[in-house]
Amino acid sequence: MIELRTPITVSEAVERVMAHARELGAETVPLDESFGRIMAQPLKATHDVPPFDRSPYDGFAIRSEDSRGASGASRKAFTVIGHYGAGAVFEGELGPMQAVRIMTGAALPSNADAVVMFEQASINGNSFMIRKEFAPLENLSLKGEDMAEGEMLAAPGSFIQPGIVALLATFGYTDVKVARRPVVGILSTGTELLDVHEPLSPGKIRNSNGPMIAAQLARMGISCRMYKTAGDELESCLDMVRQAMEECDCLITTGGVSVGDFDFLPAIYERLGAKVLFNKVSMRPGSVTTVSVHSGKYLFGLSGNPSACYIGFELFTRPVLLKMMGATKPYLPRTTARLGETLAKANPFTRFIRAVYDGSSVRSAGFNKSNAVSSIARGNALMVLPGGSRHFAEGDTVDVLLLGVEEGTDCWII
Ligand SMILES: Nc1nc2c(c(=O)[nH]1)N[C@H]1C(S)=C(S)[C@@H](COP(=O)(O)OP(=O)(O)OC[C@H]3O[C@@H](n4cnc5c(N)ncnc54)[C@H](O)[C@@H]3O)O[C@H]1N2
Ligand code: MOO
Ligand SMILES: [Mg+2]
Repeated sequence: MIELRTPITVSEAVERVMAHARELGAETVPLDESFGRIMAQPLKATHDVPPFDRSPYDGFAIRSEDSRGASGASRKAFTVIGHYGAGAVFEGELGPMQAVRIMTGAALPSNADAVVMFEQASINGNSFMIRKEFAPLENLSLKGEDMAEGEMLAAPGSFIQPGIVALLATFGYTDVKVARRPVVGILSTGTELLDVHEPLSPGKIRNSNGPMIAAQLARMGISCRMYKTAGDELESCLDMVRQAMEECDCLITTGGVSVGDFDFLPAIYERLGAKVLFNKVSMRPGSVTTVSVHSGKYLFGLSGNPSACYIGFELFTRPVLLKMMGATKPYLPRTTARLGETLAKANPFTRFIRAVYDGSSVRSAGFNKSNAVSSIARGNALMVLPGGSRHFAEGDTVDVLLLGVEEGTDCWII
């Protein structure tokens, strides 16, 4: 008898799957390997930045009081008593109508409080004239103006993007405590599957899901253990799943999760004694996405259909892996856009359409069935059309989930 499955909403599925994610702990990596990781320690400013008052321009450091009364008609002349660039310091003090010739980034003399840019000075040998007054602190880069000592800059769970790398370097971190990455296995199932190097033969297709998921993981900075493609045979598949579960924190399988005679994943979950969190979601594609947990590890049973597989990963696997790494923003970022075409076909399930988003409008990325590969390649976003009988007209406002961005958002709001 064909099993009847009860669908749950996408939000309910996201909630259920996220509820089981446990953090994996931390490890220390050298700064130059920290990009793309997730912070496992807070980052505070251990000193002011900049650490000293400095010149933001190439010019002359002066005491602003000496500029008082300067105008086009009444120019003020200064004598240059020092000359240095960034990295050097001036030990003395400026006397009345004295200046130092100073370059961008150089520390100011202790009693200088304004900088005259070269363009603002009429230079003549060792002296120069100005034709305007300079206010105290004019043209200065002040100690602590960027970051003040003690300021919290990044909380644990932040994605380490290039700017965070710059902060870590600023404060002298040669090593960084980051979240451990999960060990993720990929097992593609299907007797019809050929490896990439094999020639096509009748009834067979090449395995595109395995390499696709490896790439989806790679764009999150996670590598994978790729298992040998499994045929649709219960005992050998079960053996492979058992072995992979020993070796990985999480196993992603593709295919064999529906109700077909050779769809063996449901039987595998039963034989393992895994707890099935859901096996039907009211979404298209990806309605058969099944997630189960066993011995504290996840089994993501993604659909064999490529678009369903891709979306199941982005909606469920991705946030779980990020939560396992302590990320505070594990969900795909969402925006709204103007629908650039009319999509008449109604569907009772929420649709996630591979789409091209250009910053203001969104259109489907072409052939958009569950078995499509091409629209995954053409799209940069997922258009979300809520289930129901209505059709969507050009100009309507629709939700869009952005793909491939560095850091997501902290709440699921579809
Ligand atoms: N009677 C029903 N039939 C189906 C239902 C249903 O509810 N009742 N659900 C349909 C939906 S929706 C989907 S999605 C698919 C899901 O199928 P499976 O997850 O069991 O996947 P397979 O049967 O193994 O394969 C489906 C399809 O995908 C191709 N495939 C599989 N693996 C790969 C791979 N690694 N690379 C590329 N393509 C792959 C496979 O050849 C099939 O064409 O079930 C519907 N049926
Ligand atoms: O699981 Mo299917 O992808 O809804 O077409
Ligand atoms: Mg099937």
